[in-house]
Amino acid sequence: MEAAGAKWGVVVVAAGRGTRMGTSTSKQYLLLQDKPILVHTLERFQAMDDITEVVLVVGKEDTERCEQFVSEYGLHKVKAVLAGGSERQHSVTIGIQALGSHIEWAMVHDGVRPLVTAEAVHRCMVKAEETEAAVLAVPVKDTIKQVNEIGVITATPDRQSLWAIQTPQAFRRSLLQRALAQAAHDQFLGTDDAMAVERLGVQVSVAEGDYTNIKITTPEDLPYAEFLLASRGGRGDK
Ligand SMILES: Nc1ccn([C@@H]2O[C@H](COP(=O)(O)OP(=O)(O)OP(=O)(O)O)[C@@H](O)[C@H]2O)c(=O)n1
Ligand SMILES: C[C@](O)(CO)[C@H](O)COP(=O)(O)O
Repeated sequence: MEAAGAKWGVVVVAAGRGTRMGTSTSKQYLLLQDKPILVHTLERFQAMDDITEVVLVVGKEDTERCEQFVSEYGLHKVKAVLAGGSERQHSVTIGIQALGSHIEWAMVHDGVRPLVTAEAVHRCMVKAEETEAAVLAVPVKDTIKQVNEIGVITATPDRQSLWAIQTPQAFRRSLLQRALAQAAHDQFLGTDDAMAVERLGVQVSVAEGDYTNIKITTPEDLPYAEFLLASRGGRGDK
């Protein structure tokens, strides 16, 4: 499957602190099979022919080491390594603005989702080119409850309509930039990129994700990611 030959740029956001991981080293720099998690992620996009350029957004104290990764691992699609903001949405905004002016379509991807496959990325790109805005997602497997502050269940949403949202999230670049500008103006902070677009009243579609496209968030995610990588013969893209 191929996206229609449009010019795609990717913003990889990796400026978070990884507080839920609880390690002294920020989780994006922890090693998976002897390589930083963030490098695995960047290699996924480096290998994809229809990705024109990548902007990498990292902590301001990490720009130098990431520039070194770019040259050490031959990540020549990375056009800029920039310091991010205090919230994910701020980091995304900084990254989107730095994509080349010829880039019409933009994806945002978490630096800590190293196991995304090229097939899934393509599904997201194709869906976005059809609909203007698309995100990868998988149906939730558990029953999800709403629980109040004293630990009592208040609602059980119908599982049929619940999806766990992943990245990449893909958009016509001008739409995402408009959405982020409006969100900033309204002091709205979302936990993903689609939220900024949804609040403009624009429909965001879902493209089929993979359960293995995990976001490395807490310590038990690390051995699982190692296992998944090993089961792909050390390559993240299969
Ligand atoms: N100010 C921020 C916050 C997050 N991120 C990035 O957004 C992605 C998803 O965020 P998450 O997993 O929540 O990462 P952290 O914010 O680092 O984790 P935590 O919430 O546990 O501190 C990560 O790649 C993270 O580096 C970012 O670029 N800028
Ligand atoms: C964008 C995201 O990865 C979609 O699942 C997620 O919302 C990031 O949220 P976090 O709170 O920054 O982990």
